[in-house]
Amino acid sequence: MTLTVNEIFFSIQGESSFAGRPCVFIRLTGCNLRCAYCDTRYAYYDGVALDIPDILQRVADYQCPLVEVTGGEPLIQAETPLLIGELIERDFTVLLETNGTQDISRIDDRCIRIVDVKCPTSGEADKNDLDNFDRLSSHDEIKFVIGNREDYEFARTIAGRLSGRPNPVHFSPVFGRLAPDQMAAWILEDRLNVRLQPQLHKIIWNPEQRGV
Ligand SMILES: C[S@@+](CC[C@H](N)C(=O)[O-])C[C@H]1O[C@@H](n2cnc3c(N)ncnc32)[C@H](O)[C@@H]1O
Ligand SMILES: Nc1nc2[nH]cc(C(=O)O)c2c(=O)[nH]1
Ligand code: SF4
Ligand SMILES: [Mg+2]
Repeated sequence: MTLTVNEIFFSIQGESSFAGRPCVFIRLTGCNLRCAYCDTRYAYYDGVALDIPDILQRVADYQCPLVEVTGGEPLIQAETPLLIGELIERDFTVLLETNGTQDISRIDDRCIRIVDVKCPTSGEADKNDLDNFDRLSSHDEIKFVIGNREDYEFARTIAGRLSGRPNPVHFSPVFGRLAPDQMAAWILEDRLNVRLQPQLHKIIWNPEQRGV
């Protein structure tokens, strides 16, 4: 009953509607995708086996009520639903960052599930499980990571179909590839009711730094 863990760290949440809040991150090892822009390739293979009580103790040591389970792709490990359930039982607010290819209904719906819908420049857009849209609770979040105009139009089309559900939909520029002011201009021109969400931690710290 172990999970393979790449890193556990305490930082400022840089993404989602929780951006800006202190948060403990549990980064699980392994991913089923290879997004062209991925900033976390070091999590594809490296990790150590930890059992759930050990992970819970490490998280508790930070004395922070907000926890995010990420990766890699957290939902490819069998024990992840159990870990999230145990965190929720201990009254943590739990965020899950997932790549949109896995069925999110296996996860306790008290967890805030942040579903990334892969766009064309990721090279993985054909892997999206769009049935996840029917599995969302009102507190779950959808994000699009956008690398160019084609990605923007792809995201605009899908976000339009969601017609405001769930609130909010995030549009995040691929760091270093699409300038935030360019995406801002497109959003304003189209009067899109979405949230422009640059990765906050890459503004606070060196964007190459790990563990933040
Ligand atoms: C490293 S992934 C881990 C969780 C999961 N595998 C996923 O893709 O959602 C966390 C988030 O970082 C985003 N991301 C990765 N590389 C990025 C980059 N270069 N610029 C902006 N966002 C990036 C991903 O799209 C995802 O939303
Ligand atoms: N500060 C910070 N916030 C984050 N939010 C989501 C992250 C991720 O890699 O999933 C992340 C991350 O790597 N760092
Ligand atoms: S799904 Fe997430 S972790 Fe996997 S390659 Fe894409 S961005 Fe990286
Ligand atoms: Mg990250």
